[in-house]
Amino acid sequence: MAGGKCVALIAHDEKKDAMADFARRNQHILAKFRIVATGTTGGRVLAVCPDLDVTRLKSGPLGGDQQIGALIATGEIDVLIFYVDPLTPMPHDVDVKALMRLAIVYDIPMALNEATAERLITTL
Ligand SMILES: O=C(CO)COP(=O)(O)O
Repeated sequence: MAGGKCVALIAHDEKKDAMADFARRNQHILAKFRIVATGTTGGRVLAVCPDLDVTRLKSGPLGGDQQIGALIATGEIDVLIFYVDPLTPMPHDVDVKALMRLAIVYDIPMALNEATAERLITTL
């Protein structure tokens, strides 16, 4: 992937409205970075912020979380903002866990809820 810092954005279905709102409110900050996102999340972000540099990967259940994990392992992600839904069982729960694990292994700043995301984005 090309140079510049990269922010990964992911949101589970119940959190996608909140993620779209977060991106809209913070687009002046996000505009300074390349963004990678899982497929559906990226589509939602682009719908409200069409000028952002968003690369859409696979949808989460189809491998998107694993793709972002791989990008973390190769040093291409600087920040992970992941709006997790803790109340809905998901078929790709193991992928979600693996992604979080790699973010910890590589010590990537990682926000897993809105309160942390709002604070983390102000540090970028
Ligand atoms: O399921 C996801 C993360 O685990 C998100 O994937 P989508 O953005 O494609 O819905």
